[in-house]
Amino acid sequence: MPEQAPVITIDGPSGAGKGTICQLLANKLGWHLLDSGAIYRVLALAAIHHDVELDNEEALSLLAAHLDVQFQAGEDGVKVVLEGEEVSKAIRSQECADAASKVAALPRVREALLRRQRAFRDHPGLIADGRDMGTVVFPSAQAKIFLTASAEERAERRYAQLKEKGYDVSIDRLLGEIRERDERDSNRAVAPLKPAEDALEIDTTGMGIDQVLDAVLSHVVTSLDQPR
Ligand SMILES: Nc1ncnc2c1ncn2[C@@H]1O[C@H](COP(=O)(O)OP(=O)(O)OP(=O)(O)O)[C@@H](O)[C@H]1O
Ligand SMILES: Nc1ccn([C@@H]2O[C@H](COP(=O)(O)O)[C@@H](O)[C@H]2O)c(=O)n1
Repeated sequence: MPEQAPVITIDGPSGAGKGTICQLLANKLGWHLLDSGAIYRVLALAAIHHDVELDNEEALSLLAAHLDVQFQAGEDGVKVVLEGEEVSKAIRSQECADAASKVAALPRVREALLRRQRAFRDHPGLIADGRDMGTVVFPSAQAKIFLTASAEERAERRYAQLKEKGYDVSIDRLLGEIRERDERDSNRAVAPLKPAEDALEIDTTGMGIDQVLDAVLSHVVTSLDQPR
């Protein structure tokens, strides 16, 4: 049987910089990328499209098991296609983020999405971005990182990102939404947002992207050198 491909997990709360660092790392190493949050967002969008209540665990777990979604890697990043329709932009809305964190709190939904996430593990390696990558989905990962930053700084990052895209947003509202999502993700009964025991925690408050990438790379290089 061929040896399993190595995995690097990067978990943490919203706006900590996981997506940014995972993409840079995947480009640098030439590894595959799993944006697990996108899967929860697509499921939430599918639920909205099909008028499924966001607390209907039975219907949502069925929808999750049969979710018709494709992630198509291209020149401009990853195109997300749900039931034949491109939803790359739609899943980034605040409504979807909020709905994703509600459906993600349901144990049977998480169970139904486990195999789909693990299927991303392929040679030469996988960078996995999420909340429970190091604790639940890939507990045997070669390197685990937990990125954080103060809620205020994460709100400022999100504010700058949305402003640049031309959205008129309020920083107080963004801070409120971040706190609410942190609270729900951290206190759910299954796979709560928390660092794996063997993860390196990096508080990125006040750190630039290059500085964070250097710290992550240094941990990755050391960890990949150590046999597990
Ligand atoms: N260290 C940093 N310093 C300044 N800005 C940053 C830093 N890291 C990320 N950013 C910016 O913050 C915004 C959010 O980053 P990113 O999308 O990577 O966060 P995330 O942790 O993946 O969030 P989510 O879980 O909600 O998808 C982006 O605009 C990104 O460019
Ligand atoms: N492994 C994961 C990834 C995400 N979630 C939930 O989805 C929401 C959206 O995630 P983003 O990373 O795209 O912002 C997030 O708030 C979580 O509730 C998860 O539970 N597990």
